[in-house]
Amino acid sequence: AAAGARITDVIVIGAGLAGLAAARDLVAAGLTVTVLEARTRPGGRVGDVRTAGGLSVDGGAQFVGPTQDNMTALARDYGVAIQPTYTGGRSVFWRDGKASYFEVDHAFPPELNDPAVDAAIAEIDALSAGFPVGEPWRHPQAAELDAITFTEWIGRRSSSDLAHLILGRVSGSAVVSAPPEEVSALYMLNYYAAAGDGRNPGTYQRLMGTAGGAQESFLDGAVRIPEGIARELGERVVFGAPVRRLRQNRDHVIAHSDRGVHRGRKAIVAMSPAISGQIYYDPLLPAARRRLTTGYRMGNIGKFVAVYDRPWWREAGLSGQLVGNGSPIDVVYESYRNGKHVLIGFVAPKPMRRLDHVPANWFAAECKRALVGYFGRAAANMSDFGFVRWDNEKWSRGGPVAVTAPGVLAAHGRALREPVGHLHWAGTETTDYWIGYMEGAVRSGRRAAAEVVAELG
Ligand SMILES: Cc1cc2nc3c(=O)[nH]c(=O)nc-3n(C[C@H](O)[C@H](O)[C@H](O)COP(=O)(O)OP(=O)(O)OC[C@H]3O[C@@H](n4cnc5c(N)ncnc54)[C@H](O)[C@@H]3O)c2cc1C
Repeated sequence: AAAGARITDVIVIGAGLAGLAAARDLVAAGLTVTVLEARTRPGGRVGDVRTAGGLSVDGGAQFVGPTQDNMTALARDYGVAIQPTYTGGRSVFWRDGKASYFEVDHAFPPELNDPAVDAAIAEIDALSAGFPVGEPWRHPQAAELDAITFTEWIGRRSSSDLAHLILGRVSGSAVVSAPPEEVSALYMLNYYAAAGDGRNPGTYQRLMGTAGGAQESFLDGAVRIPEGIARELGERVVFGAPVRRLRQNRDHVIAHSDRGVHRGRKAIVAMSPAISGQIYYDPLLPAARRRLTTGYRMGNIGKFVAVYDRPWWREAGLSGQLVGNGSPIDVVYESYRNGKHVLIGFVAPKPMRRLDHVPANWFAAECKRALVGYFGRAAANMSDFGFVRWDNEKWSRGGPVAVTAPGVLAAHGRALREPVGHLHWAGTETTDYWIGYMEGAVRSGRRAAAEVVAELG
């Protein structure tokens, strides 16, 4: 092993919620831990950003909901208050430039009922009930479902534009921020099945009802939770320490970071599989793991935050929520932070790609125009705004989650959590329930910590 390397029982790589939850359990089990984090802050895909006017808002993850019990418990442990999302008023369903309206406990306007859509949703729920959650490769039809995209799966049930809009665009792209024609059907069906817990199978409604599981948010920002855990871990967390190289021999893992060399008996790599491939592994990881790593791609997500002094939408009988096929924003939620009301617009995956060629201020102006189109002229009176682009974040490269195209999960999925020597894997992509969510990140970290505790006995 490298001379002068600092030695702990376990090295955790990544101080997102997965890594922090793992470290917390490892410390509670009496093990010594070092957490190496590339960024200069904890939280990863959870983090505050500042608007042009200096307001702190959630730039990444924000909402929690039912069956996300690990997050609720952490909020309690770290004294982070949870506030309900406003559920009064009607939500906007935006289809081809026209608004229709629905109550927030529905997924879309009742007049749009299409028997094929209802049947497909019922099928998703029925599949979820018996799904090998988190191990989609074990599904009896894994090979068939992983040979087609989610768009093809929908197309076999209905050819209507509405079915593709509701099931593909809204429930696929709005949730994972990737176009449904680029995502495997097996991946998406596992994602729905994961929207629950061991007692409550995932349902379409729990994932989509208030679109994206959004029910409640953290009064002072979701990042207060990773900050609380990191503070408690104290000097065990080393910031500004991207791990460049992970070596292992019979007895140890040796992590070469920008803040020195660290040695452990085990390591937990706690990040998206898509990002874990940026590390150089010596010896080479098994072929299945490498194929899996390159098969996962981060979603394309951007958040436009419009700040208002008053929640004028509530006064107009609206919830402030929108879904549909608008552009560049295709999902909107409302929220409240530091005395200000905000509308949070998620930029659809395809317009996000256009950002590579369009100046940011043009794009912000387009986002503003979109909000005015959806909600009326009052939307133009924002006191402040901010725009967060995740695809250019060096240590995330997108969000909210990494997805797979056909041909990855059925063939190589088993490598997702399978330890390689002394290396264990965490990150929301590796969870059973709530893939793509903070809850899933915490669950995955706790599962990886339990694996390590069992091995180090
Ligand atoms: C815009 C947006 C909105 C979202 N909305 C929600 C929501 O409302 N509700 C919800 O529950 N979830 C939401 N999510 C998803 C949620 O943020 C993630 O599921 C969760 O935070 C993932 O946690 P993680 O620990 O698995 O990964 P990450 O948070 O990505 O943590 C990985 C960590 O590893 C670090 N790292 C990477 N490479 C290295 C390296 N080589 N060496 C050292 N460190 C490294 C990274 O800096 C990062 O801190 C959203 C995400 C985004 C981007």
